[in-house]
Amino acid sequence: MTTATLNDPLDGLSVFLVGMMGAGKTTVGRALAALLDYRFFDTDDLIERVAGKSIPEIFASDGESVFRDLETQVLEQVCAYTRSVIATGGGCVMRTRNWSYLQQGLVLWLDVPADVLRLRLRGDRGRPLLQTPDPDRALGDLMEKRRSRYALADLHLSVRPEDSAKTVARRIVAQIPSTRKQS
Ligand SMILES: Nc1ncnc2c1ncn2[C@@H]1O[C@H](COP(=O)(O)OP(=O)(O)OP(=O)(O)O)[C@@H](O)[C@H]1O
Ligand SMILES: O=C(O)C1=C[C@@H](O)[C@@H](O)[C@H](O)C1
Ligand SMILES: [Mg+2]
Repeated sequence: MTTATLNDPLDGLSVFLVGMMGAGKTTVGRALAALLDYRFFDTDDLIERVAGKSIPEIFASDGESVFRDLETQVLEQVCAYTRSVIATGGGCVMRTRNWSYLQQGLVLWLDVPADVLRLRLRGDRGRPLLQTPDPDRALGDLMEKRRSRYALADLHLSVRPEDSAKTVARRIVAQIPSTRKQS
């Protein structure tokens, strides 16, 4: 048995967190990376660095399709890394090509009840798809369209409203042995 096998339940396999806006991919992802002693990447941050502007600015000046192309480009690059936790953007699951990159690692769906998401995102200005007269409805519509894609993940974690980000990260580590995906 190698040292990696002893210390790392994933034996180097990276983890991609998918799920709705506000599900905690960024927040839980950081906590999970710390627990696993993995690198942490956030595709939204990488997109902002590549573009040299914020996500709301990309949507406003270039449009969503340019944002989605950047997202695919960043996923293609980041999937080459092992021993990494990667927080993705909420919409990346909708492009079939992105799955060839996500499947380089363990894909984990953070499933958070809609009412919890709504509370977390109330008044948020950083998510362009929610800047509508009825953001709660926009969130519900997106969830409905995306649920079947999130369900393609290797691991489905139903997050309880009372779970802190650290608790969610610990629950993920506890569930890793139940997945048969190998590096
Ligand atoms: N388990 C949790 N308990 C309480 N608050 C949380 C939890 N996870 C995340 N949050 C809070 O919810 C908000 C959204 O979380 P976060 O930005 O991590 O979501 P995300 O899934 O990365 O969203 P996006 O797809 O838009 O990037 C933040 O204010 C964060 O602090
Ligand atoms: O759910 C989505 O489509 C998005 C989620 C965010 O992470 C960002 O990727 C962007 O705001 C789009
Ligand atoms: Mg995020």
